[in-house]
Amino acid sequence: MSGLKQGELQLHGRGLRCVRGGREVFARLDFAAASGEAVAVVGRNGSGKTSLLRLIAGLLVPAGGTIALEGGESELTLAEQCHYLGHRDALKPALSVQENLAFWADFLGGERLDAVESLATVGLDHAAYLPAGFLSAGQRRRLSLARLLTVRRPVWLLDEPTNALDVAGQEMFGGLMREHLTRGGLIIAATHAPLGIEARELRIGGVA
Ligand SMILES: Nc1ncnc2c1ncn2[C@@H]1O[C@H](COP(=O)(O)OP(=O)(O)OP(=O)(O)O)[C@@H](O)[C@H]1O
Repeated sequence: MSGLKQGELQLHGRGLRCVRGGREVFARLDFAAASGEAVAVVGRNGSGKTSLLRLIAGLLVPAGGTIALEGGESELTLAEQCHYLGHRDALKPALSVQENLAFWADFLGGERLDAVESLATVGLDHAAYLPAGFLSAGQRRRLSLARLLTVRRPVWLLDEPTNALDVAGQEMFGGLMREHLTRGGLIIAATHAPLGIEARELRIGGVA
């Protein structure tokens, strides 16, 4: 018995060990996050923040330990319930803003929300037909954030999500994160900057 309420999620990692290029990055790492919670993963450069997000997203295999999501959709894997937003925006420069979003919606599958509405929310509705290659760094980040809205997934794994966002963009993103948490989602974000919402700190590798 997990003791979770209906619709409640609990993500946890226990005794995680990460090895990259034959070198141990971290070991004996524990973490937990439940519905409505945000965790800010902090630590010096190279301490393994991105690696931890990639382990949770199923993009890397742990050298030890376990990661599990309790209370999610039983027929879906953890990876299928995660959005992983890397620090480099994964966009196709020759496709328009709207086509990039449609590509991601097709690729990720599941219930799809209105792309026009998602673009308006992140302030990119005026650029829907512009090739993504023409976007500024902050606009590229905003387009990546629109992906979080177009396909709903409960676990957001965000790598330096506020990079390149202006003050208004950071406020908009703070609102999106708060709404996601209110809906019962959870967030794990690797960050060197304040996340802009209340978050529990998970420090990797000692003081930066
Ligand atoms: N593909 C790879 N092959 C080998 N080693 C790697 C690879 N990717 C990352 N590493 C190493 O793993 C370690 C952790 O990297 P990671 O990107 O997870 O750190 P980080 O805490 O996110 O760093 P930063 O704050 O600089 O973004 C670093 O020493 C890095 O060089």
